[in-house]
Parts: sequence; structure tokens; C-alpha cells
Amino acid sequence: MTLFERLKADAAAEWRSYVDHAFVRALGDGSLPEAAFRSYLVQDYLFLIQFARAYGLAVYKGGRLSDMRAAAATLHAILDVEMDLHVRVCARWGLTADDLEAAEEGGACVAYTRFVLDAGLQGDLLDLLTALSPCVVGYAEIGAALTRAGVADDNPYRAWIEEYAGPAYQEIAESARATLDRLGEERLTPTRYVELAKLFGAASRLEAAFWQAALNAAAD
Ligand SMILES: Cc1ncc(CO)c(N)n1
Repeated sequence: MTLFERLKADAAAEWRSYVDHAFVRALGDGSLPEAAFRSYLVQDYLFLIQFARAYGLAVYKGGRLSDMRAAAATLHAILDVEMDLHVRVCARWGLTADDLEAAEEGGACVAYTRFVLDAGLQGDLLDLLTALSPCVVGYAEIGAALTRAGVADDNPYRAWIEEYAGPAYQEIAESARATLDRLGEERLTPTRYVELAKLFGAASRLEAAFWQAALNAAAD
């Protein structure tokens, strides 16, 4: 088993609470309240800013050029591809650049992103990439699973789902997985694994809480 497969298997309940969250199911069948999606989009803009910082930290924590280049490529992809895409999706949902700029981070966004940054600051590149892996790999899994289950033509969230199910994002996730697995092969020890499993489980729970916060905001 690769490191990622092992982490996911050992955090099966947390992983399911994230990738099979009520928010995700409602995206898939189109029943998600629009207010929940808008709240999610605003928080995800703020999330992506912190996510970029985390990959900046991964460049710093990378000991070798190959690790630094892999982290720098992801940093570039977030800043110059995913962010533009996100702002365009927001515009289609009536959220302007000013709305996004003015928004304040909710507790779930702060908790998740600062948890990841702290894991990276305290630990090494393997800790940081482990804490980051549920983000990228999880969204790729969600996009692929929803597409496999079938998304109706008139599902308002179809474009979002297709973005994460599409080959560009699937490739980013595959390469994040491969980098983590390679680093795991080099550095993993039994004691290390226990720490990594804790980080992975916590990050998966914090992803589920991120979905839940958007549902809660819409229910207020
Ligand atoms: C909260 C969250 N997790 C993961 C991703 C994937 O990039 C995202 N955009 N937002």
C-alpha cells in the first residue's frame, strides 16, 4: 500500500465524513441551497489564499530542488490558474471581486488553514504534504465520484463538479499523491506514521467542518 492509501484506509470514517458530506451529496443532485454555495465560494476564496501560503511554505521546507519545484508548481497553479477560475465562478454566482475582498474568514476556514500551516511550521515537508493531501486528492475524488454517479444537465453546480472531475485537476491531484508517496518511501518510520495519521485524520475532519460551515451559514 502506498502512504496515501494507508492514511486514507486508517482514517476511513473521517475521510467518508468529508468526501460524502451532505453538502457534497447536495451538489451532486443539485439540491444544495444557493446561499450555501455562495457562502462556500466566498470562504473558499479565502481558503485558497491560505492554501497558496502553505505551498509557499512547502517550497521553503523542501530540502531538494525537485521537492521545491513540485511545491512551486502547485503554488503557481493555485495563484495563476485555480484562483482566476474561482473568481470567474464567483462572478457567475453574482459575487464581485469587491465582495470577495471584503469578506471575513469564518471559523472553519481559519481552523483548517492555520492547522495545516502550523503542521508545516512545526514539522517537515512530509508533515506538511500529509496535512495538505486531503484537500487536493479529496476534491479530485469528489469530482470523479459525482461525475460517475451522473450529473443532470440542469444541475446548477455542474460546472463546478466538471472542473474538479476534469483532467487538469485530476492530474494535479495525481501528482500531489505521487509526491507524498515518494517522500513517504524515503522517510517513513513506524513512529512517524502515527504522527502523520493524526494529521491526516484531523485535516479530513476539518474539510468536513468546512462543508458543514457553509450549510450552517445558509440555515441562519
Ligand atoms: C476547502 C477546500 N479544500 C480543497 C480544495 C481543493 O483545491 C478547495 N478548493 N477548498
